[in-house]
Amino acid sequence: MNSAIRARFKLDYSGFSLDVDVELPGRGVTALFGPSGSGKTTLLRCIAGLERAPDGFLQVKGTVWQDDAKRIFLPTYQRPLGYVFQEASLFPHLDVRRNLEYGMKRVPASERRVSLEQAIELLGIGALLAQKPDTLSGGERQRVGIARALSVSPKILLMDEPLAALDLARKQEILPFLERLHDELEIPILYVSHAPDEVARLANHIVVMDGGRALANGPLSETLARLDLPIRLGEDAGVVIDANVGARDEAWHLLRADFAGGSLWVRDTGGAIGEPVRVRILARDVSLALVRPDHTSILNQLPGNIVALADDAHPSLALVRIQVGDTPLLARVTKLSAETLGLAPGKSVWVQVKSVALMR
Ligand SMILES: Nc1ncnc2c1ncn2[C@@H]1O[C@H](COP(=O)(O)OP(=O)(O)OP(=O)(O)O)[C@@H](O)[C@H]1O
Repeated sequence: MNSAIRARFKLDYSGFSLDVDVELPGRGVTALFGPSGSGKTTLLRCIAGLERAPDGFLQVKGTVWQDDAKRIFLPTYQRPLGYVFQEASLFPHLDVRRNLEYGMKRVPASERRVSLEQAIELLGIGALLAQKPDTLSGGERQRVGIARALSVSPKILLMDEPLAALDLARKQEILPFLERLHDELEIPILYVSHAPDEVARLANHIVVMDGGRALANGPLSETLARLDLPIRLGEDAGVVIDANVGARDEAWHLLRADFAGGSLWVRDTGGAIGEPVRVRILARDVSLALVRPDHTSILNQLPGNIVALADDAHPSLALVRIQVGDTPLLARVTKLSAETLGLAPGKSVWVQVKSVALMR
């Protein structure tokens, strides 16, 4: 796949080794997700050429950036990439516009694919151009940092926990800009995050890292629904479903989100009919019944089939994977209930969804 990213790195530090061989999509947001010390930043640094893995191989959208077998290793400054860290490192003596122009000037005019105006507009920083970095809020500074990373017209954008240093309000302020980035630019983003809610909101693809290895590498919805991964998300276990607005119930302020195999009613936050929406359903908000529940306040009830059961983090609990049409869901139930109801692969159940979060 010429448009994709292929990364193969082995690196040994005392007490830690990175050993990955992954093919990643050449568009959209790929989350690098995993516990602290699992090697997410090291992988990103290898891709940036900041760390040199011997015998490494890296191809980004048809161009080889590293192939040690052929003695190819582009130094970082020759790699068309943008790197966004937890805290934006802007030049303190330059105003916002000059900070952006600095990046822009590194790229010959013929290779510019992101204009200054486009970066400014995408990150909503038009009003900040004359300000110096120390007069910006944390969220504003990070938006400028992202715009600067874009100003080099990167072929790939590497983001290492770009929101981790921000409080919830500032995170909420930046997330819509990040969504626009991947909706409007053809630049693949590798996004390191610890935060399942960020991953659920932004990613299309996920690499689950543990102990320097990529345990899983696949489309987000499919991978989140896997029961065989040793990394469990605990309270955050659940699925993400990409749906479309199918109908609106104005009287009750509800939207119907239609997905492959079913539909869910969610709060109406204003999407137009046909527009894509993403919903997240946590396993703890899903319960199962053998017959269609009656006299219940739960609006969303879907018929499905059990695919598999697995132990959950606590010995009293099980995670159940249910197929609803073409879409997998996860439910967390007690093992006692699973036993009492005779839950087993192949069994038909009614899935009750107590709460659906509209991610975008
Ligand atoms: N230059 C280095 N020399 C020796 N060990 C290193 C070096 N860089 C990273 N490590 C080790 O490699 C391991 C992986 O670190 P890395 O920063 O990639 O993890 P991470 O998944 O990004 O973690 P976090 O989420 O905490 O940022 C850690 O145990 C770290 O101590």
